[in-house]
Amino acid sequence: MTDTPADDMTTVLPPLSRRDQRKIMKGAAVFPPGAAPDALAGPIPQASFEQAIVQAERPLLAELDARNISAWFGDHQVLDRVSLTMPAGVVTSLIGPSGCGKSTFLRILNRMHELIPSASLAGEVLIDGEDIYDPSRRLVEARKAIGMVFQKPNPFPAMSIYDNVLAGLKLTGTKADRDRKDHLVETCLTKAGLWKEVRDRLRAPGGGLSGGQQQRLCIARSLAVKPKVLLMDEPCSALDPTSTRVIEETMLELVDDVTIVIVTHNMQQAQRVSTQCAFFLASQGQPGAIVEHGSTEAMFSSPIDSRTFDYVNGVFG
Ligand SMILES: Nc1ncnc2c1ncn2[C@@H]1O[C@H](COP(=O)(O)OP(=O)(O)OP(=O)(O)O)[C@@H](O)[C@H]1O
Repeated sequence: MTDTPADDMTTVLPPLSRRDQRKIMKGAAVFPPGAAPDALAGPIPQASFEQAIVQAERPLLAELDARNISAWFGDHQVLDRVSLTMPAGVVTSLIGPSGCGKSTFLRILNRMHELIPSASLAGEVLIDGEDIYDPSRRLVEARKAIGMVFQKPNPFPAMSIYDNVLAGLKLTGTKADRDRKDHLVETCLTKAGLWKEVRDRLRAPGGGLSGGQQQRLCIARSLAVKPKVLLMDEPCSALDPTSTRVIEETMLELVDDVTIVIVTHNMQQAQRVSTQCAFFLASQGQPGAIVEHGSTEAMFSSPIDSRTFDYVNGVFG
């Protein structure tokens, strides 16, 4: 049990001023890499490639607002009324010891939690004020607007680099001529920081890339579907320091285009990439909650809660 009264365990991160937010949003949508088409409920809307290109060029700013999120696996409650605003156009990092519910919270943000048979949840997730759990909203819309990159890179290994980038579009049934496909592949690989390394071997299989390159390929695949938000669950934990650095640089480039939420166990990484930070903790078998949140700089230099201080200084966890 945390020392904090239950009512205070829900936290709301005040939105950044517009001046503090990144201004340029150009686009992208995501399919969670690896999500099978049959994991998506309902028919997938058809969109013209022209629409996709226009949308990809259009600035987008999306704020994600989680309100009173509780989560269970069966009767085991793992999150208790977690609220967090993830402002548009910045990186928010989620930190905390293993098992405190960070990944569960992340999966709730794009409706992947409900794919687990025993899983249930309460609360709301608003993207630009609209609840992704509203029964009138389609699951596929949330998945397209809020993409995910996983801990382990998961490109389609036998599929070419070129086709990997376009895999999400194929799932949506979007048609395009060759020139436009070429343009999108180059745009997404460039945004993901991979273009220069693969432009001469786009027909080679995605599985032939290094781990770091595969992760950037997965990011490019996500971007091709034009997400407003990109969720990243320990995206560098399987990578060497050099690849990690490249992915971090990619994140900092991408945040001009897409709101990013990252789960990380790497405190240096949280400080390098994120503007906002939230510290999760599940004390003594209790469900996870946010102990403290705020600017990353303040969380690491002058945390308010002693448990945050201990965690960011490696005393536990
Ligand atoms: N599919 C599942 N079925 C049952 N319980 C689960 C499942 N996934 C997670 N849990 C439980 O939910 C709690 C939170 O797990 P979660 O993976 O969200 O924590 P985490 O903070 O992301 O941990 P880590 O940092 O180790 O990835 C844990 O007690 C975990 O055992």
